[in-house]
Amino acid sequence: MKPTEPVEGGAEPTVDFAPAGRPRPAPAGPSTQASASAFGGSLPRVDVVAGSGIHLSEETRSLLRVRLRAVSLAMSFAFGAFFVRDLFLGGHYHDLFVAAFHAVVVAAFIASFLRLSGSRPIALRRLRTLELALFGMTIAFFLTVHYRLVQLRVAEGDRVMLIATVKNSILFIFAMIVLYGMFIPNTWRRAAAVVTCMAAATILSPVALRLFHPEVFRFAAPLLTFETLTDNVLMLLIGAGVTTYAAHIIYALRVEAFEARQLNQYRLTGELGAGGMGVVYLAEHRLLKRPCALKLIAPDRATDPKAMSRFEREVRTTARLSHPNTVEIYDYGRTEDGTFYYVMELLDGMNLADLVARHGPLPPGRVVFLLRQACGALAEAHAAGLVHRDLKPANIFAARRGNLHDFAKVLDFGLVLPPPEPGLAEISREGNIAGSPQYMAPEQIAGAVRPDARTDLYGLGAVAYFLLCGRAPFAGPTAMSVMIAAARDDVDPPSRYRPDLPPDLERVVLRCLAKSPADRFPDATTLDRHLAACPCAAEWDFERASEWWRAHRPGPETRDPHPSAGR
Ligand SMILES: Nc1ncnc2c1ncn2[C@@H]1O[C@H](COP(=O)(O)OP(=O)(O)OP(=O)(O)O)[C@@H](O)[C@H]1O
Repeated sequence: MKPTEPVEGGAEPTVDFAPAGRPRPAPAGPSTQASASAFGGSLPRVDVVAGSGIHLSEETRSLLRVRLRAVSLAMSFAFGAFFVRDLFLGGHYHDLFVAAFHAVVVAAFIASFLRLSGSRPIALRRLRTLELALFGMTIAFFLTVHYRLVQLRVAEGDRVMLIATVKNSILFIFAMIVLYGMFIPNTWRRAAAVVTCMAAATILSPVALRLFHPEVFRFAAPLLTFETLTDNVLMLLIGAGVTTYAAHIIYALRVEAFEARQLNQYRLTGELGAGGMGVVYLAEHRLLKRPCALKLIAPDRATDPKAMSRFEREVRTTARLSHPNTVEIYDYGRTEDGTFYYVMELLDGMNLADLVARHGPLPPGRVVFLLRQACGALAEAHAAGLVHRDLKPANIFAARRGNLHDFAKVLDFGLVLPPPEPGLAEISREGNIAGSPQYMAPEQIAGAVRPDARTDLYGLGAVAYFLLCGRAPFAGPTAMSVMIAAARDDVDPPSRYRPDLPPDLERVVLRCLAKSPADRFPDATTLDRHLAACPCAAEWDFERASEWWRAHRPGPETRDPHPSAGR
C-alpha cells in the first residue's frame, strides 16, 4: 500500500528546544551509518565512543607528556653525567664543537623537563614534535660523536679502538631504539617509522663516510667485512623489529584497558543509530559474548545531576518491567567520566518510523495488531507507576522474536530527560522542552499537569495515526507551530488521508487524540479492548506477519536496519 500523502515526521528524534542564543550541541557519537551482524552487514569497529568524555588521543596526550618528562629527566642526568666527566675529569672531548653540542643536548633535556613539568596544557601535536626533536637530536649527537671519534681513531691509526668506537655507537643507538619503543605511546606503524629512521641513519653512516671522507673509509675498509657489517646491521634491524612489536603490544593493551574503563564490560562493535538523547551502539558483553544494544546518553543531555539521578532511578524501575512487549533492560552504568549508559536486548527488525518510511502506511489490521501489544506493555508500566512520555513510531519496534514476526517492542520507557516535576511537566529549569512535538499530548505541551497513563494513550493514538496515514496528526514548519496546533486545533480525521479506514478504528484513534485526558480511554487495557473489538483486528496475526517479512525482508547485502538512523 502506498501513502496517500508524503510520509513525514516518522523518525523525528526527541527534540530539545534550547532558548534563543544557546546553540544546540551536536549529537554525540561517530557519524558512521548503522550496521549489525544481527542484520547481516559487516561492522565498523568503534574503538572509542566520541563524545563520551576522555578520548583515547586525550589519554595518549597525558601519557606522552608524562613519558617525555621522564625521558627528559633521565636524559638530563645521563648526558649531564657524561658532560661533567668529559669536561672536568678528562673524557672524550677533542674539539669544541662536540663539547658545545653536548652542552646543547643537556640544556635541551633540562628545558624540556621544566616545560613538561609546568601546568600549561600542551597539544598532542606539539608533544609529538617535541618527542621527534628530542630523539632526533640525541641520534644526531651520537652520530656526530661517532663521526669525530672515527676520524680521531683513523688519525691515530688505531684499528682496535676504531672497532670499539663503532660497537659503542651501535650499542647507544640500539639503547635509544629500545628506549623509544618502550617509553613512547605509539601505534606500531608510527613506532616502526621512527625506529627504522634511527637504525637507517646508523646503517647508512659508512656510506656518508665513503662520500665525504674517502681516506677514512679506506683506512676502515679492511674492517668492513661481510660479517662485521651484517652483525651491526642485523643487530639494529632486529632491535627495530622487536621494538615495533613491543610498541604494538603495549598499544593494544592500552586500547583494551581504555575501552574496558570506558564501558566497563561492554565492547562496542557498531553504531545502530542516533537519537535526541544519545547514540545507540551495537555492543557485546565481554564475558557472555551476548550481543546487545547500548545507549549512551549524550553528555550535553546529562548535565543536571539531579535529573540524572532521577533518570537512573527510572532505568532501575524500567529494568523491573517484565512484559514481553517491553524491551528488556539488561544493565546500566556510567563510563569512567560519568556518562550514563544502559544496555538492552538487541532487536532484530525495524522501528515503526522506518517501517512506514520504507513500506508506506500499514493495513488497519496490522496497526491494531501492533498497538494491542504496545497496550500490554503500557498497562504493566502504568500499573508500576511509570509513564512513557515519549511514545512515537521510532520508539516502537516491529521485532522478530524466535519465529514470531511483528512482535511489538516498546523502547525507552520513562527515559525522557528531564522527567516531570509538579508544575513544570516537560519543561526543564533552563527552559528546554523535551519530547517529540508531533506525538506530544496537549497537557505535556502546556506543562500544566503531570503526565499520566492517558498521556501515553494520546501518544499511542498519534502513533496509530502515523501508521495509518503516513503522517503525524499535526504538521507545521517548526516544532513550535506543531505544538501550538496540537494544543489548539482539531485533528483532521485520519480517514481524510486514508479513505478505506474502518470507522470503528477511526473512532478509537480519535478518542485517543482527545485534547482533554478525561475524554480519552481511562487506561491501556480499555484501549486494548476497544481495539480488539474492531473487526479488522482479525485481519493480521503472527502468521500473516511472517509471510509479510519473508516477502519484504531485504537481502543481506542491501539490508539497512535503520534507514532513518543518522538522518
Ligand atoms: N534495542 C535496540 N535494538 C536495535 N536497535 C535499536 C534498539 N534501541 C534503539 N535502536 C535503534 O537505534 C536508533 C537510535 O535509537 P534512539 O532511541 O536513540 O532514537 P530515537 O528514539 O529516534 O531518539 P530519542 O532518543 O529521541 O528517543 C533507532 O534507529 C532505533 O531503532
